[in-house]
Amino acid sequence: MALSGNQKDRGELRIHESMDELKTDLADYIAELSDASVKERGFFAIALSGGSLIGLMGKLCESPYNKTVDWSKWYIFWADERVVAKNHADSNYKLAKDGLLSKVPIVPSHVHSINDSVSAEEAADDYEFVIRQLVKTHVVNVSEINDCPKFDLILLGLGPDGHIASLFPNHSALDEREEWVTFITDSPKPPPERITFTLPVINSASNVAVVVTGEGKAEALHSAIDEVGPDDPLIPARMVQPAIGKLVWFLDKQAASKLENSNLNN
Ligand SMILES: O=C(O)[C@H](O)[C@@H](O)[C@H](O)[C@H](O)COP(=O)(O)O
Repeated sequence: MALSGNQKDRGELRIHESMDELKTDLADYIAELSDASVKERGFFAIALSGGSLIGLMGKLCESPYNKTVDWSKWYIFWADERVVAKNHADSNYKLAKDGLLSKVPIVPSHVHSINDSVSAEEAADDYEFVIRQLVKTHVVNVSEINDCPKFDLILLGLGPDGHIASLFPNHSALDEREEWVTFITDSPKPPPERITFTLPVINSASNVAVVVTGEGKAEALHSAIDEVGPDDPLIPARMVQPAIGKLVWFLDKQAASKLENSNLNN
């Protein structure tokens, strides 16, 4: 059984005993949100990230989810993407295609990957334009409190430096308030050129889930969740604060090992 609880203002923490338990809980969570969105709006607009996340979503390709999820209503986006060709080993699109999208009956025209034949700046502009069209046609919902898209679910990983999507510590992209999608050309994690959702978009989603495993993330997770002092660095993951939506952290025991409140009794 996973330990589950709420950490003041930092959302729901789900700490899992094993990787298998985490994967099942994550698949159940995504399948339930998909059902609820399809029932309510007729669409499920989900944004993926790169890294270990896709592997951890693997159970969705298996029974019962592969048969019970209404894949025809899924619209796929990326919270961040590396600006490389779609068939490049570094591409987040390729990672998701190989590990998930090719194994379930997603409608190809519902998969919104970036334009990989232009510069990072143009790719970010193009991607925002595509999302704007889909907001107009209600495939992507719109926030009640600003003009941002309101994705049904944004899935994020966490870097050991505290980055989420391609929003890295102390980077000016963290200050972007106007654009929905921005670009960077100096990512500290290779490859250097990336596009990324901005914080206003991430924080306008109906649901944000951050999936974090392994001891190497324990310190960053502590800074993202526990009370920090005024002199402690404000890492990007701590800026994930959905205005109205729900925030859930899917953790294993190793990632959660430095949390102050690992018994989750508050
Ligand atoms: O394109 C990327 O680099 C990813 O989107 C990135 O933000 C990732 O999610 C984190 O670095 C966590 O990656 P791991 O889960 O593999 O550690």
